[in-house]
Amino acid sequence: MSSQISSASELGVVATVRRGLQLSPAMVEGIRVTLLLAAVATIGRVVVPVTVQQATDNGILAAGGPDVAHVVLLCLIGFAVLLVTGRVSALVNVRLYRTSEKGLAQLRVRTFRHVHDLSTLTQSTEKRGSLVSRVTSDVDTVSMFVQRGGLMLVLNAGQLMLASLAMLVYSWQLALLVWACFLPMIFLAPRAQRVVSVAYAGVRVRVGAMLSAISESVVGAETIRAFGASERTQRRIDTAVREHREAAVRAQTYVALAFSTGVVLSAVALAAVVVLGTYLGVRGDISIGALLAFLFLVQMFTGPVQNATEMLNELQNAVAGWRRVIAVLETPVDVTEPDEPVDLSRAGHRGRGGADAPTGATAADGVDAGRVVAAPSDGTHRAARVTFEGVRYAYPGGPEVLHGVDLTIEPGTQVAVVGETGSGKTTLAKLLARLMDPTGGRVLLDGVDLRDLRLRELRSRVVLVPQEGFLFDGTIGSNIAYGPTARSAEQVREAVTSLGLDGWTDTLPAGLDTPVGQRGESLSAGERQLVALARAYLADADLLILDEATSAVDPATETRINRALDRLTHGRTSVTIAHRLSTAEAADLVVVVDDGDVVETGGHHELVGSDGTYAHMYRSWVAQTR
Ligand SMILES: Nc1ncnc2c1ncn2[C@@H]1O[C@H](COP(=O)(O)OP(=O)(O)OP(=O)(O)O)[C@@H](O)[C@H]1O
Repeated sequence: MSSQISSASELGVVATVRRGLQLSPAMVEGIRVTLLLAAVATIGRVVVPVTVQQATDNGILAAGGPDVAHVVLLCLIGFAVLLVTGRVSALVNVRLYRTSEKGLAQLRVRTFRHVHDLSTLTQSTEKRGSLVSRVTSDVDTVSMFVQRGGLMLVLNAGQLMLASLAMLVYSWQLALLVWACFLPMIFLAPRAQRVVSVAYAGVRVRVGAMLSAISESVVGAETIRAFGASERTQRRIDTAVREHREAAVRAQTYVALAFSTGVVLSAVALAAVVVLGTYLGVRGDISIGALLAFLFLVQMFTGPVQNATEMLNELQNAVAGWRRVIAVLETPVDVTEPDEPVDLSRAGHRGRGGADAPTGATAADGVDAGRVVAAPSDGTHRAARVTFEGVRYAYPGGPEVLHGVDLTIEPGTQVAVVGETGSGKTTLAKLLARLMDPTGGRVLLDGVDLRDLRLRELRSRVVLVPQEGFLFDGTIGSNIAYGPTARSAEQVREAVTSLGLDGWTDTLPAGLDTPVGQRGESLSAGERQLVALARAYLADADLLILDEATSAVDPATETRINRALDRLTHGRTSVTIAHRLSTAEAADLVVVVDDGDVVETGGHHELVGSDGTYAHMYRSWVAQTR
């Protein structure tokens, strides 16, 4: 099972670009036409040297004296060609921008979706800011290259070839001279490319680390202030910013060195052409017009070579970004859809009124039979049966934390899971909600392995209410309504009333329209729990997994929470990770977890009487609280 997103894929430059383009095919849509237009634009540029040569040799220096009309005609033709070239270049630009934006949007959406598909386990091991940077700034580096570097690459490659060809036509000796000047580049370029590549990979990692440090300090601002850790946090951010700056400066320095090498070689080539060209001219091997044209062609040739360093810069940055994005996309989703899903709904289990629910069927009935399973019918229609069969679990790279849990929970049972901190209660709950899969054994819902259920169906049947449910910036009503489908104001009000929360919402200034603030900060911890419970009520699950909140709330809110919980769990199976033994006291079944094993199960009174782990826990709790 995969767990961690590697920092970057190991692909080479060409393979990275190829894979990157495969992942966002819109980026190369219509590329043939764009390349054709780019070729036209490049050919148009040769018109300047050719016009200069023609105007000089056959106009100004014409055998019979200067031919002004010929010069004017050539200028007009040249002007017209340049106009067309300009228009075509603009068109190439527009096309590249359009396709690259489309392709990048595709890449962003794809990466974002994949991040969401990765299990919470994977997400928690990856620093959030770093993940955000992969979807945003890493994709942006790709964008800069595709829009600017990519355009330059296309145009410059064409220009380089054309200039080389034209130089050969005018003077093969001078053409050889120019190429000889740039020979060292051919040997130096791959080495420079490697050095710059490593430097830019470092920059991308630093960007992720910097965003991670900043986002963590923004999210955890309250804790930082409460513990007086502002200075320490600031130092951490300062370090991240400094390391990013140093990495960026290092990478840019390499690029600047490469760029200045290109400039020096261009100057040397131009000077060499002037000297050898004059010598050839004096010998009559080249006309003045051709020499002038050649000097223009040298500029046309050296321009792309110099630009190559800039392209190298952007290409490396983009490849580093692409690699990090690809690494996200190549991280396998560990909680996957089943190949052959078992269809519980076809057996009529979702008929909540009970009319279409099968009667007399048991969970075991349907495990085979054409992968259609009949749900248990015990008269409640809402409750699910849960079975843990030899469930083992080890977090990636860590020791086993559940060592073969066997447990059956009958439909409609209110279960309290108790145990010391770190004993494995939350792990058990996460496996039951299929936020991750067991490393051994299986978890069954109405006799069906959770891995055989469609995720959509599983999520609609099993709902986990975490200790601190996330509230979105909006109103109480909109947060209650949060779910896979749109819920009407009527449904929200019905949920509130059914859970007996209307007494609370009616006292609020704007009722259900009261804003909750960022992450629900305008509400008290207890009120946030009430919203979470109403949300869970609308989710209408068959199995509720509740991670009991540990935060203390005022007695009135506690009464409301308990009443809402009673109503919410009524007629359903519920599994509560109980932090208060009063919850266990009220449960039908108490499950005691100790160091990854279920050591006791039974009713509260039964377990208290048996003098085991639970009895000890209970006695020490009573001594402390009563
Ligand atoms: N994401 C994780 N990666 C690695 N180990 C983990 C992870 N989450 C929990 N563990 C380890 O698994 C063991 C069981 O943890 P778990 O959270 O299930 O215990 P718990 O009984 O719910 O504790 P608590 O009452 O404190 O919430 C612990 O040793 C814990 O350190």
